[in-house]
Amino acid sequence: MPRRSTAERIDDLHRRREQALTAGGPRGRGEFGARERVERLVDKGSFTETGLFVRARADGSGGRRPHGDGVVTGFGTVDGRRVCVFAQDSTVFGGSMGEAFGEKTVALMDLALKTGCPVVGLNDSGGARIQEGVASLALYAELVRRNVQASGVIPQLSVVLGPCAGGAAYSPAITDFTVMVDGASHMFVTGPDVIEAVTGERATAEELGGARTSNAVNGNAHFLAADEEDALDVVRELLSYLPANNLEPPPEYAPGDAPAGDVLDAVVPDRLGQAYDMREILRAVVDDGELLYVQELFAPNILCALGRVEGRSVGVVANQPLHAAGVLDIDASEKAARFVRFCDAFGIPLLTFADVPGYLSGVRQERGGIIRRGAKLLYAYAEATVPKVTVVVRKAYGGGYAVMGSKHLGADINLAWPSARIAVMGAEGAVGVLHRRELAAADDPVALRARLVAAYERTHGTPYLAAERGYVDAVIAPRDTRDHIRRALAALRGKRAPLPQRRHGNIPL
Ligand SMILES: CCC(=O)SCCNC(=O)CCNC(=O)[C@H](O)C(C)(C)COP(=O)(O)OP(=O)(O)OC[C@H]1O[C@@H](n2cnc3c(N)ncnc32)[C@H](O)[C@@H]1OP(=O)(O)O
Repeated sequence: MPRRSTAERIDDLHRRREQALTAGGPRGRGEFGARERVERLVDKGSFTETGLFVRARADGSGGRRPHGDGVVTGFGTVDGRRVCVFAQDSTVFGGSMGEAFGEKTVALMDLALKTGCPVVGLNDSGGARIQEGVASLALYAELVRRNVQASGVIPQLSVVLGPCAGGAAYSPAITDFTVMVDGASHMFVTGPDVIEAVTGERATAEELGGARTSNAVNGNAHFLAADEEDALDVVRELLSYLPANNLEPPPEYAPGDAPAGDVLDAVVPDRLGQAYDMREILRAVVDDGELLYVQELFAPNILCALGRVEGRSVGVVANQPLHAAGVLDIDASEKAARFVRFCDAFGIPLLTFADVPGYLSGVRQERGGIIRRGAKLLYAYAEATVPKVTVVVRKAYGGGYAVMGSKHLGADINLAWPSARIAVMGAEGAVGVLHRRELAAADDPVALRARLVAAYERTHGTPYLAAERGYVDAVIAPRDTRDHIRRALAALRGKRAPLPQRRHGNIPL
């Protein structure tokens, strides 16, 4: 047989590439195919695919060996910054993970780790590829091992664009943030049919692990997108706040506009029990009033958001008095703890705004493990070494004071508004405990209670006892908050906080 010329070989390459690019079926499950999703995410023309000719072993998937094996992998840029991307292709074995598929994904993770760039996973998968048995299971474990090695080293973002079933759900669970599309994405370990067979319970896929369930009920997801385009927008926005890796600083932008601060003087109502929207305060502190809220629908009694002050990323944690008076319950503690740890891992300074009546009391919370699970937030703040600036806005009672970025957990600059009340508990509760006998014996217990409450408020219902001890560095006018934060962050830019050497801590899980 005559040897082929170079030109023939190049023609052959083009033919093979063409075949490989159309290896799957004609149509995916979602709005766009896997390659189109990638192209829509990255800067135009920047994507370089890896492993296009990879195929399953001959004895793998029942003789069907499409090129690419059902996952598109490669690298490109988003807003000019490098990213590694994989996109599962639902037209090939339902996006399920076979051995070659897994090896490609793992190789991409290795590349991202070696080069220190974020990984974005576009998930749309039926889980372990049944025909490939244990090889598929092995690759799930390999992938999760890479996710863990990469955790805190490079940002890992997951987008769920269709089903994410069985083993496929574990990798997103370990990544930093998960975005899901309303009405289109599902995440569960076992689907409705298996659950009904095993436990007799009936639930739709949407109820089990739809985008709303995952965002609002179980907290598995962090962002709810309206459609696929919106989901990719969230990823781009998220990346704009994050460094490429833990050794680089977050990107810096031109300082945004300073919102008008004078509105802050009137945000906190005179009546202690009256709610207000903490988001008004946050908007007046960050550049251009812009924040990207994380897990907005989950545990709304605490707010976690990314924003910027003078062009530099900050992570904001704040009690939200609009929901359950901003109390710390199990969900709020876990939500904020994970966010604090994320910010700390990637060198993003933390701003904390406290208006907290304490940890939530109640049988359900105690039996649900609020001691162990609430302690995660204590642990997260105490271990965080990034610059930490705290503003006590109103209540900072009991354990709530200690945990919400107090000086004693290592905050660097602590500020308080004149409306702050830093105490073991609120006046009503304290008077009831301290003066029970006097109140029981009083001719006019209502009048006595009012006098005792007023006296407690005068001494304990202020920020000044804490300020006397230096637990609060300054009591400030609300309108000056952004200015104080700006100065504090500038002063803390060179912060060094070495930790003792150890293998790792043992956060209560
Ligand atoms: C680590 C342990 C695990 O991961 S155990 C979990 C194993 N996976 C599962 O139980 C999920 C099985 N698949 C499903 O429930 C459905 O296919 C889901 C994912 C919900 C998608 O449904 P739908 O969009 O209607 O697609 P479909 O069922 O028509 O499937 C399209 C083609 O993909 C295939 N497929 C699907 N899942 C797998 C899988 N895990 N392994 C191998 N192939 C899979 C289907 O057979 C179907 O193939 P074909 O087009 O008929 O040739």
